Amino acid sequence: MSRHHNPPVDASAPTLQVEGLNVAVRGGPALLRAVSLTVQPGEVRALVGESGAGKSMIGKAVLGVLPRGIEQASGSIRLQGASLEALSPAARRQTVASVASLIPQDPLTALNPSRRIGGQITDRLVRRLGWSSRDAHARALELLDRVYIRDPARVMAAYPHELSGGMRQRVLIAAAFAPRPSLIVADEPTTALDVTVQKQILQLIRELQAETGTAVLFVTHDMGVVAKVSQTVTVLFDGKVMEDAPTAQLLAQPGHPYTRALIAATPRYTHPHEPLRPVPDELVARLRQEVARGDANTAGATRTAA
Ligand SMILES: Nc1ncnc2c1ncn2[C@@H]1O[C@H](COP(=O)(O)OP(=O)(O)OP(=O)(O)O)[C@@H](O)[C@H]1O
Repeated sequence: MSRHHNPPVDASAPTLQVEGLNVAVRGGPALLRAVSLTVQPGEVRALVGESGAGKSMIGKAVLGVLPRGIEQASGSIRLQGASLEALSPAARRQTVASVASLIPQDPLTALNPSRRIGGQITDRLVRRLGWSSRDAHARALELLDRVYIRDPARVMAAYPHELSGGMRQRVLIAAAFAPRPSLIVADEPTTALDVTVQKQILQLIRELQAETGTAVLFVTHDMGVVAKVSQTVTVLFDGKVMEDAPTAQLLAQPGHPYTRALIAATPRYTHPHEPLRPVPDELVARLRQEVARGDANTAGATRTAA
């Protein structure tokens, strides 16, 4: 199926390159502040931080699905070297669709309850990426089998409510990998699942990633997940990058007090009875002030330059 390869791209370029990304509520507060990060081909980069840090917002900006009223104020997003801001909305959608896939947080809301599973996997392949129905159907069956769904043909004909939460997430993983994307944005893909199922789903994503060499931006609040899945990690607080390092180095020698606090707040399965220390309120308050001051400085610098 060589004709289904992605469009011509700069092979030497990073899969994803975000530079100085500012995202804000229109006429309102900043949600992302000068965020920069890179995902190289085949790299799994974790994006970690507490609730509200803006992790999902980065994924949404990359995929071009920012919520209404929220906009990219400045900065650039490049997918395989193509600058998304330079493209028309239609060309941008097409580029994103052919390069990147999403594994969403909540497998229930991500699937249309009134449509059969098969069509929900093949639609994007056929309508957006120009596959024949036959190839798309075969690919969907192949992927459902690959994510350990026992009777793929039956599941293709089923409706979402006929499947368990874990099965639905397997379906969405199959759908994400089906077009052979170069990048997958996995947005807390295990958070909505039972603990026992979480492990299997994490393992499945790791297997498919290793097998296909797909680059992944893995959004999580859990340092334990960071340790398991990623080679590199970006730590986000209040819309700003606090630290960016190889995962092993970050876990062994966290450079930023916030990273240390996040690690201390994470249960270690090797030390199940260890008391956990939540991220201290004083640290959060101090960092919020610093981040806000940074904004003021940046605004000042822009004014001076202008
Ligand atoms: N539709 C919206 N309108 C305005 N603000 C929003 C909207 N959606 C999210 N936000 C705000 O944007 C910020 C970042 O949200 P985001 O969902 O990216 O955080 P997150 O780090 O992914 O957290 P979580 O783990 O809870 O999903 C938060 O302060 C949130 O309140």
